[in-house]
Amino acid sequence: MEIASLGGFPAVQFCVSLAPEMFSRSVNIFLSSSGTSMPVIRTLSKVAKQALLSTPGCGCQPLTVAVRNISFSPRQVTSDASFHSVSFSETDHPKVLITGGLGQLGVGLAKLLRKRFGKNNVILSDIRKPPSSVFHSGPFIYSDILDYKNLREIVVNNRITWLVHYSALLSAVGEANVALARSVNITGLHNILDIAAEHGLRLFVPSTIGAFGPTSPRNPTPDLCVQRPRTIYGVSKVHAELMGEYYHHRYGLDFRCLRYPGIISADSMPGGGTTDYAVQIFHDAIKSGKFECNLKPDTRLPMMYIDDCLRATLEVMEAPTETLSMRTYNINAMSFTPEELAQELQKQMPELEVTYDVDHVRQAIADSWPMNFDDSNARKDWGWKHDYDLPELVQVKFLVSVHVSDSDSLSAARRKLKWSVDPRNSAWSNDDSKFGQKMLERMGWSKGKGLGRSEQGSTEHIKVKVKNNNCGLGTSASHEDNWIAHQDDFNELLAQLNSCHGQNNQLTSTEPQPEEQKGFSLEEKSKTSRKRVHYMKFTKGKDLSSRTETDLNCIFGKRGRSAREQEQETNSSDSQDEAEKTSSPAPTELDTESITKTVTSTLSMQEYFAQRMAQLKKARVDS
Ligand SMILES: NC(=O)c1ccc[n+]([C@@H]2O[C@H](COP(=O)([O-])OP(=O)(O)OC[C@H]3O[C@@H](n4cnc5c(N)ncnc54)[C@H](O)[C@@H]3O)[C@@H](O)[C@H]2O)c1
Ligand SMILES: C[C@@H](O)[C@H](N)C(=O)O
Repeated sequence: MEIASLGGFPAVQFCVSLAPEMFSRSVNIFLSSSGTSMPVIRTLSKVAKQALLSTPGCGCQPLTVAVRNISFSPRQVTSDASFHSVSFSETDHPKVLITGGLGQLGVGLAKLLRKRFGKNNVILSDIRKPPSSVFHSGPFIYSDILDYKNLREIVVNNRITWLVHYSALLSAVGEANVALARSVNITGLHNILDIAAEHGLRLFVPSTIGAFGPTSPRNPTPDLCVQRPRTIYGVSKVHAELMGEYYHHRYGLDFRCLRYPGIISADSMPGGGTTDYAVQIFHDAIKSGKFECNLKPDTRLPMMYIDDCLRATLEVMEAPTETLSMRTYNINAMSFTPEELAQELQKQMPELEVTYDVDHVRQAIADSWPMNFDDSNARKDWGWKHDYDLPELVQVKFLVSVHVSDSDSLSAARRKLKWSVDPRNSAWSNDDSKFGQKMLERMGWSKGKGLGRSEQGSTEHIKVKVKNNNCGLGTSASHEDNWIAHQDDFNELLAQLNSCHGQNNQLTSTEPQPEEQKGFSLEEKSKTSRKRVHYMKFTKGKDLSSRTETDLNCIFGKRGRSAREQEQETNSSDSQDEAEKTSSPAPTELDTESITKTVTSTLSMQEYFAQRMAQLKKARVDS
C-alpha cells in the first residue's frame, strides 16, 4: 500500500499484482482531508477481496482494474464505482448530463427529461453558445468532451448519475473533416467511457444506421450482422458500440445504446448528416414552395420522427437491467424515399416543386446504408413501439408549430410560426363549390379572368402570406435577404474590376482594345450611380487634377506662401513662365519627390516644434 498526495487530497493507492502476465490492478480512492479512515479501510479490503476473487477475462463478472494505467492516474475505474460516485437509487430522480446538447436532438431530449425528472436535474452541455431561449429554459454548462478534466469536474460537482452522450460529427460533416471526426467521435468517446465507468454512471450513446456498410444485409438490417461501414462516422459508431459493450462486460459499466434511423425534427435543424434532406424539405416547402433534394428520388432510408426517438431513449434508459438481453438495439419506425416523402407532402401542398441535384458524397453514403431496420429485439425486450408513420409525420409537421430559424437553428433567436394545412389557400381556389366562387360566376366571372368591370383586377385568389417580423402591415422592405443583394452587387463590381485590371487584361494588354471594350471606369460608374454622394465623396475626392495649388499644398503638407510672396513671385517670374511651361510638367502631373520634404534632425518632436514656434513668433515680431 502506498500513500500519495494529489492536489491537497491524500490519495491511497492499493495495488494487487495477480500474476506476472497480468497487468497490475490498482484502485485509487480519494479522501477529503476531513474524511475518516475506517470506511476507506473497509472499502480497501472489499476491493482487495473482489480483485483477488475475480478472474480477468472471464467475461462474466465485472473486473476491478485500472482502465488506462498501471501507476497513479486520475483515469481509473473501480467495479465498486458507487463508492466514490453518487449512488442512484430507483426512487431518486437521476441527475442527467447531456453532451453535445445544442444539436438537433439534445434540446428536445432535455425538454422531455426535465418534464420527467425536474428542470434542475437535467444539464445540457456543448461547446457552442446556447440561444437565450435554451439558456433560460434550464441548466446549461460549457463542456468540451475532449477536455477530460473539465468533464470529470462537471460530473463530480453536479453529482451526475446519467450521461447521455450526443456530441459527434455526423456522416457528411465527418467525411469532410476526418481528423476532427476521429478526435470528437473516438477520443471524445474514450473520455466519456472512462468517466462513466469511474463514477458509476448509466451511459447512453446513440449509434446509427450508419454503423452498417455495403456488405451488411440492407432490407431489413438485423441487430447482429456484418458491420463494415465506409465512413469515419460509421467506423466511430461501431467503435462506440463495441467499446461500450466491452466496458459493460469488463467493468460493469451500465452502457445502453440505440441505433437511431435518420431523425426528423420539428423545430431544430440537422447537423450535417446524409438524412438531413428529410428535415430540410419541410422548411423549404413552407418557406418557398420549392425543394432541391441532394439524394436520388429512389434512395430508401430508415427514418423516425423525433418524438419517437426521444421517447425510445428515455424508455431504454429506464428499462430494468434484466429486460435488456443486449446493450445495442436497432429501433425503427418508417422507411421512405425522397420521392415518397415529396408525394406525401404534396397531398398537403400540391404546389410543392421538388427537383434533384445529387450530392455524390451523400449519395454514396446513403447507398451503403440500410434501407430498412429490423428492430424486433427492442420490441420484444423492452416493449419498443413507434407512434409515427409517414402520413402522421407529414401531418404533424404541418399541424404543429414550426420554429423557423434564420441560418443556424441555435445561433439565432427562433421565431414561431403557426402553419395551417393549406398555407397557399389552394383548397379554396380548387373548390368550385365555394360560395365566393359561385357568386362571382353568377356575376360573369370565370376562372383565369381578372376581377373588376373590365377584368383589370387580380386573376389569382388571395394567398396566405406569413408575417414573420415586427414591421407594420404592408411594409415591403426586406432585410432578410439584403446581404444576398449586397453580395450580388459586390460580385458584379469584382467582375468589372477583374475585366478591367485582371488577368485577361494583362494577357492581352499588348493588343489594341476595341472602342467598346474600354473597360470599367469607376468615375463613369459612380457618376451614373443614383447615389451621387458616392461620386462626390469617393471618386471626385480622389481626382487631384481639379484641385488648386493651395489645396494640393494642404493635402501634401507643403508650406503655403503668403499673398505678398505669391504676388512678388508672379511679377518676377512672369517673363520666365512661358519658357518653363514648355519644359516643366503640368501642374496635374505631380512630382511627389519634389513635394515630399524629408527632414533629418537630432531633436525630439517636442523640441522641434518648440523651435519652429519660436522662429515663427520672431518672424512675426520682426515683420
Ligand atoms: N440526428 C440524426 O438523424 C441522428 C441519427 C442517428 C444517430 N444520431 C446521433 O445522435 C447524436 C446527436 O445527434 P444530433 O443530430 O443532435 O447531432 P448534431 O450534429 O446536431 O449535434 C452534435 C453536437 O455536438 C457538439 N459538439 C461537437 N464537438 C464537440 C465537442 N468537442 N465537445 C462537446 N460537444 C461537441 C456540437 O456543437 C453539436 O451541438 C449524435 O451522436 C448522432 O450521431 C443522430
Ligand atoms: C443517420 C444519422 O446518423 C445522421 N442523420 C446522418 O445522416 O449522418
